Amino acid sequence: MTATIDPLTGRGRATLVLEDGTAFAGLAYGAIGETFGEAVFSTGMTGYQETLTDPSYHRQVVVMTAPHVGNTGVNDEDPESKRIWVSGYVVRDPALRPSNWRSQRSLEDELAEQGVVGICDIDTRALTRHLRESGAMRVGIFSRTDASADALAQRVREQPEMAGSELASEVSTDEAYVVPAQGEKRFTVAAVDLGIKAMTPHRMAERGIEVHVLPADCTFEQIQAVHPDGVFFSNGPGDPSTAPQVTVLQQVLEAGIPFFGICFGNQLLGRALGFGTYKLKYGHRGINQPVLDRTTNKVEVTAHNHGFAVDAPRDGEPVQAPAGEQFGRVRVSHIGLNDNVVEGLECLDIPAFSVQYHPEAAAGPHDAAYLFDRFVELMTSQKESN
Ligand SMILES: NC(=O)CC[C@H](N)C(=O)O
Repeated sequence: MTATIDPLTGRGRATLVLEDGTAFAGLAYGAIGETFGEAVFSTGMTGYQETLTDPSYHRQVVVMTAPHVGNTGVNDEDPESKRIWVSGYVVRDPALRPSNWRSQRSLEDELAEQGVVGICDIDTRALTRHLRESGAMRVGIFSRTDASADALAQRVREQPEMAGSELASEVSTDEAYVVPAQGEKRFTVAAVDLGIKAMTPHRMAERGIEVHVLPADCTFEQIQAVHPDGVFFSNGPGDPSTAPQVTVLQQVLEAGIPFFGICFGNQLLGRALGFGTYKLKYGHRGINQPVLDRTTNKVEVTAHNHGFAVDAPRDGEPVQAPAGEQFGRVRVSHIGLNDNVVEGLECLDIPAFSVQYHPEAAAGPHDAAYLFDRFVELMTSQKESN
């Protein structure tokens, strides 16, 4: 019988168990207790604060491939939302103390304070390789348990799967709010919050856009009431095939209002146009994913966080939108160069486009920030033609 406290670190023992029964022994990190979610890995070496507070990670347990996490502590400036959303956090080697001029407290204290159960001191590379081979799957982290791995795996298998989960309504704002334009106001945008990250309205505000952030269950009439020059659908957690917002988006497209979508918003544009979405084996999460923009033929390095993707013709040739003639032709405008996954859609006959990745990316890279300028151009030309 091993001691329940590790004598070197003073940490309690903890166990990570995957739904296929694979178990990793580690040490407690963050809050003590147990948690469940979908195990996914992120290859980002910086920006853990932005990752943790991204609402798209709701109900996911994030495994960090970067071996040393917490070095720069936590500050009040970088969060993408008001709280940590990951349901569990897996690191190899937590920093003993933060060291950064912007740090206000330690990452571990923040995790503990927000009740986020984590585990450290496990071989995160072995775990990541397992997820790459077997696919993302449900996981549990348990500190202070005497139960057998088999019994714990059984409890993991009783949890809901990510496929089929509607989660945007759980993370969206309850009340509408406005992010004012910086400098002179040029446009009004209605941004539907499916799990929006703070940096997204910020990137729009920098371009003179007044952003009206609306709850996920808003109606087309509520969008119209804002008198928007453009409509935006944000990133968000869950399976896009369960999202009820597709009908509202179709109304936006039929009204000819310029539309821009990011991540979940891209998947919903795909579905509104009549394409399917499917679950990737283990998804894309990190900040160095190469994407080809077919409009300019430039390759950009981009931030990703998605487990699902749009199923549309990948050769870049325009096709008629399967949902109906009123949506005109559409083409896959951006393609992932690691695995040929659809990373962007562009409508050719109505003013709408979207990307599967994160042009607002904080902590960077910023190669894709031009997409906010494309949204501005789309709204400008629509205004001029009216
Ligand atoms: N960041 C996001 O918007 C993610 C979208 C969706 N939940 C996915 O996993 O693919």
